[in-house]
Amino acid sequence: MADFQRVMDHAVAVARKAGEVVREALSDDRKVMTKSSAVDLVTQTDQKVEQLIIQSVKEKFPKHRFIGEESVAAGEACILTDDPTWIIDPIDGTTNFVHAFPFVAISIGFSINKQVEVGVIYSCLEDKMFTARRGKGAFCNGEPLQVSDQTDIHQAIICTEFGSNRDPEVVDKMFCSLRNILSLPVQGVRGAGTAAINMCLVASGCVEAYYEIGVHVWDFAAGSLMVTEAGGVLMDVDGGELDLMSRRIIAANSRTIAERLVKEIAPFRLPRDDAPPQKQ
Ligand SMILES: O=P(O)(O)O[C@H]1[C@H](O)[C@@H](O)[C@H](O)[C@@H](O)[C@@H]1O
Ligand SMILES: [Mg+2]
Ligand SMILES: [Mg+2]
Repeated sequence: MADFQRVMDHAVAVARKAGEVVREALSDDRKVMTKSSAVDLVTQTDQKVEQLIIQSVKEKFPKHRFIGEESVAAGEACILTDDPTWIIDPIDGTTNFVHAFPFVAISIGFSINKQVEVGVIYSCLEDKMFTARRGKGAFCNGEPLQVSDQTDIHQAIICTEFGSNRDPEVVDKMFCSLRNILSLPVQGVRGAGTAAINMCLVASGCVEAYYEIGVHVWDFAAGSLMVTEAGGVLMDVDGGELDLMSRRIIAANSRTIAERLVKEIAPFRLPRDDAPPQKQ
């Protein structure tokens, strides 16, 4: 049985160290590369930070497994087992990082038996350390977090992101959902440019919900626990149970708001995170 406090303490320490690397890299020129599309960006800092985190964890927890965004991009399988697993997004908000747009996070989730037990998200340009352990609450810089108590969708702010998929039919579906939700009306639609920070905004009570189709398990593993430990709920965009590998999520302050969004979101499916690699 892993010592979850020891895991949390290490995740906080390495996230803070990674945040220093990210802040320093902001003053250098950032060599930008692309992955699944011309707007799916990655930098050497993403790769350097992921290796820093993984190497540090291997020294302390040699038997643990990893799902890292950039390791998967380099060809490693994205398979979640019952084993103790660190689910790492070294820079969530890479496009923001490239543009020095001030919302950039290191997101570290830890799961056992396919259940997230520890979540750490360091918003490193705001110097906000978000932490959660299952059953023990969610915190920002040590202060407890609580979701909003607003259940009227017409008085809500909703967060979403448009991802990096620019296929016309996907863009049409995303805009259909956005139009439906905006026209309810809701008081606002926002996007920090990072799933992890959007979920911290839900946990902090600043917005009522975040939804996205196209997001990956490393984007939201830590944030999923932040939201539930702050009193929120998680759901698939079709109202079913959240599936960590499905690339679809609603994270909301309440079932009322979540279920209202289900009625407005035009659902579609993308290849799962654990789908076998597509033959080139
Ligand atoms: O910045 P990364 O880690 O790539 O994650 C973001 C992803 O690139 C975007 O496509 C999503 O819309 C965001 O929610 C992710 O945070
Ligand atoms: Mg990400
Ligand atoms: Mg990333």
